[in-house]
Amino acid sequence: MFLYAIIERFFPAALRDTLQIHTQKVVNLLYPYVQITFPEFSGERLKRSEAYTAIQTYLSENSSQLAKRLKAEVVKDSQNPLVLSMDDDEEVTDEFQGVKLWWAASKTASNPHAYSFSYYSPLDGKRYFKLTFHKKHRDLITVAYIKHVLEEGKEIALRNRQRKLYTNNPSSGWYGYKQSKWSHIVFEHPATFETLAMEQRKKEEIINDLVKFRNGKDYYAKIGKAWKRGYLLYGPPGTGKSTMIAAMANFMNYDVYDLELTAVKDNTELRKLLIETSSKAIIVVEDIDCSLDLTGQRNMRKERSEEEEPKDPNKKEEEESNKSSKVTLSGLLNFIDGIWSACGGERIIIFTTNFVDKLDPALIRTGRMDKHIELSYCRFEAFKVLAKNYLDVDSHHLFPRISNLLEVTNVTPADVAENLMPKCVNEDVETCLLSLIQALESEEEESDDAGLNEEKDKEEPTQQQKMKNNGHTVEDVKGNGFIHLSGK
Ligand SMILES: Nc1ncnc2c1ncn2[C@@H]1O[C@H](COP(=O)(O)OP(=O)(O)OP(=O)(O)O)[C@@H](O)[C@H]1O
Ligand SMILES: [Mg+2]
Repeated sequence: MFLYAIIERFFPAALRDTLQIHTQKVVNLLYPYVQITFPEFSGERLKRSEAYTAIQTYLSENSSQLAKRLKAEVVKDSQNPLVLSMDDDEEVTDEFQGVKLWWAASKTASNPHAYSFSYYSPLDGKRYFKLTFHKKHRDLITVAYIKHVLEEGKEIALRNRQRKLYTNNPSSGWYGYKQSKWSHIVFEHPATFETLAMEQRKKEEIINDLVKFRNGKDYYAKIGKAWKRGYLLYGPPGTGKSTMIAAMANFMNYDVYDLELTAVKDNTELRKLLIETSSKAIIVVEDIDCSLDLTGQRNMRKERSEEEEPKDPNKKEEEESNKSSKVTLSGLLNFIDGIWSACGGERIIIFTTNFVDKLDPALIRTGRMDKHIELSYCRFEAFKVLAKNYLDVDSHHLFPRISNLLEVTNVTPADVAENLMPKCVNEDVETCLLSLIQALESEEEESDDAGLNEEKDKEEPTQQQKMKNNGHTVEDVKGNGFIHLSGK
């Protein structure tokens, strides 16, 4: 560079260009290194270069340990908003497949007189990263290493990002000032697979399935399938379907798109919404059976109820607004396998329902909903997880009694959890467990009564026969389960 300065200063303009070319040739001969620069802004629109950002992220993982002078930047939407990267004129080394290379952060000299459209100060020179390596490794670096850095940088940014929970806006708001199809808030659900109450074996099966999916990029490419997986979660209310979705999102480090189908006007809108989802996302349709008239049975039921019941004006309004959604079963199926496949990147789709039998088999067949997961009533193994979560106990002398009761009652994990929550500040473990036992016992009694009632119903013709015979009425006394015969 010193040579160029001398040429600039002492030689006439006519000679300068020729001299500079020859000097460069000599330098190239003596200097066996190749340099590549990555400017921060590229193109006419002064857009921040994706490569620069990825390199910065990649280097911030290593350079924050190696560089002596660091620069702190507040990065939006990151889990850790303060990111440390190497300061201007700092240099760090990196190694790739045994080859050593150097990264330097630099800044061109600023030109205070230049007029700039950039909202960055014109006094601030243009930043760039400079990569230096020996020319004999040119192929390795330009092909494999740079690709590795860019991919790794993006991966780190995704890992460190603040995850979001998106909900779809009604299409009437799409064309307004904001034009956004999805609204989002920060996703901060604390559920994890450790805190999820369910059989350990089942839990491990789901975790393994997720891990296989996450690592399956090449596999999916090889078999020619879109990198997506569908889960159907079904079970009674309060058994942990929504909790499991949160646990899955936390485990996979994915964003969640909560798709409210009743707010989607038609199949075209559904497609537009989908296209705007990002990679590494879970798309959730909760209570799929209630979202739309997607099943034959549902249509039939509705028609029947229309014939039978006089319309409540409020209900009518609600139904009318539901009717305004024209998303069809085939639209939804296309959404799952057609358009969906066109979107690159890993995506999981989850449907939840309380009534799996009501769903159209086409919607949940393997390939669309690859894995069907039943979430069921709380048994002892699941209870132990809740006891650990809520009371921090692994064992207790009341556990065997609870285990027996859980075998004969159908209570949801949500009910168990509610009973395990201390009702006042000083409530101890024993009191909480006793309150659960009490709740389970009354549930057991109720189900016994219900069982008895059912049997009574079956026997009813004989009782009625008896009644006819001797002129008595039959009365079921709820609570003790006795059948009274009382005179008229
Ligand atoms: N399996 C579970 N493990 C841990 N907590 C659970 C579990 N099931 C339910 N809970 C607790 O009960 C509450 C309700 O559970 P959740 O919302 O996940 O049920 P759901 O199956 O989605 O119900 P719904 O069908 O009504 O949507 C949760 O906030 C959680 O605290
Ligand atoms: Mg739910």
